[in-house]
Amino acid sequence: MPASPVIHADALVLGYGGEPVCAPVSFTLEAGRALALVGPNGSGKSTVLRAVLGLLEPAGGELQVLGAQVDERDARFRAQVSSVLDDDAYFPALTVAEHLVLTARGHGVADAADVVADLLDDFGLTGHADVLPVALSSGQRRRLLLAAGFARPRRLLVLDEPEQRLDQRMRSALAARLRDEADAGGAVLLATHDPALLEAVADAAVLVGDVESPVLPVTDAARAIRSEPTR
Ligand SMILES: Nc1ncnc2c1ncn2[C@@H]1O[C@H](COP(=O)(O)OP(=O)(O)OP(=O)(O)O)[C@@H](O)[C@H]1O
Repeated sequence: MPASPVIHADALVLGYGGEPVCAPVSFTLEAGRALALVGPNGSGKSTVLRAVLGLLEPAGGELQVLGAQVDERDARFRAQVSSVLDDDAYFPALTVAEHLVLTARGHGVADAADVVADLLDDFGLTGHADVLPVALSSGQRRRLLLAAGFARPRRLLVLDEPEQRLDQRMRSALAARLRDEADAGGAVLLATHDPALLEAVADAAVLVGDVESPVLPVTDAARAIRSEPTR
């Protein structure tokens, strides 16, 4: 029997206070694949991610994550789904290294010290390991959140505009890491406004917006981003 997809969304209706924010959304994400959500500001990308993470109840349609209805309170769900949202979620009194160690140990990583040392290096944070979040730049804080997303085991990685506030070099390094994640059998779902990141990472894309989109080739989605109105 074939394995069930990591995410199956069929005619998903999403909104706030009974008002849908976008046309119904349908896609399937298999292990070993990366899918991007694209669309202009306010089109509903983060809202789709919230539903996948169990932070928003769909108003209609079908949504299965890891073969079951989403329940973010379920320990099995939380153990397998890592997310990096645009929410600046830090403990103000923990250093950079302490954040990463807490995340790794909290998810049962045996060699947490080694994993954290590698992540500090990869994300250019080694020199800031003992610094509190308040003393980081906005890009360094973003690097910390991203590193935390990789500090723990996962089958599904969900990222909301991970390119934000990163310099070009870190964007390229992140793109390579996300592609490696999928090539190693993980599943990646990301919302992005960056056509270069999209092309480097994703196997396919969904255009979220007023009109229901099929799953698109990445080249079509990159063209859609590049033709978004500038204001
Ligand atoms: N908590 C909320 N309550 C009510 N409306 C909301 C809420 N969060 C978002 N919205 C609305 O839902 C719509 C979609 O927002 P969403 O954040 O999903 O867009 P997005 O595509 O991620 O945008 P961006 O590219 O700017 O991040 C917007 O019109 C927004 O104002």
